[in-house]
Amino acid sequence: MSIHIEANPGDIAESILLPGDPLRAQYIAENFLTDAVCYNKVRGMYGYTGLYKGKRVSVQGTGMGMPSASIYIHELINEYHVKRLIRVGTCGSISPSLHNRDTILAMGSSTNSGMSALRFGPITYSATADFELLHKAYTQAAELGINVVVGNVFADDLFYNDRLMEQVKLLSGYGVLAIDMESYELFVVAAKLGVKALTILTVSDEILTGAKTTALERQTSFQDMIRLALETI
Ligand SMILES: O=P(O)(O)O[C@H]1O[C@H](CO)[C@@H](O)[C@H]1O
Ligand SMILES: O=c1cc[nH]c(=O)[nH]1
Repeated sequence: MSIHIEANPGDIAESILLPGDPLRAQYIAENFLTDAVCYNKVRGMYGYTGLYKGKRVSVQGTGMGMPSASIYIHELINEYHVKRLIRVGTCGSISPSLHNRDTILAMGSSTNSGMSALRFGPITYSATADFELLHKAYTQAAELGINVVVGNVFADDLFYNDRLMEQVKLLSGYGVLAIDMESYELFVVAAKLGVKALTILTVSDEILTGAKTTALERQTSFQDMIRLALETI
């Protein structure tokens, strides 16, 4: 048992999917895994372990934003010895060619988070995905007939950001595809603790046009991303 996860040693698989939304964790367990057992309900941040095509996989909600995600990622790796982590999240696209429900493989992530300065001081650390997981996801996507776009994303500390459009203009000019709120911290902690991590995102809203998906769609309808993450891990 760790501070925020009530699982016993061995309850959590070495491979794990990480949605921000704990109800997406429940949805994945109920709809994609067999023999799924809930190992965590602390703070309503559901975690499950089950089988996908006969292999043990877990799925754990991480909450919204990097301070919350960081806690779960640290405890999963340090206390439960998780080795492969794939975030399955939603994002706002900032590239005009990316539309709602498109799938992104985050090759790298940038951030405006104060957490970066806390760790690295004046250094700008480039947070990247594990190449093996990225390569596997890319080839699996082709096999599954899922279109993916690979590139840099941006992890924002502020969902309601006064400087959003200014930031979008700047970042899209440098090829950044989309904004989420956890990808950077996942890559940093995985690098620090020597494990493999990838972020797969589905576009839930187009920041440039204002087009949005509904909360129910966000919770349940991102089948391509989930299937791709499970086949990869
Ligand atoms: O859908 P999830 O995985 O929560 O991801 C995105 O959605 C939340 C904001 O609505 C943030 O956590 C952001 O990163
Ligand atoms: O972090 C996020 C997630 C979805 N949409 C956004 O605009 N930001």
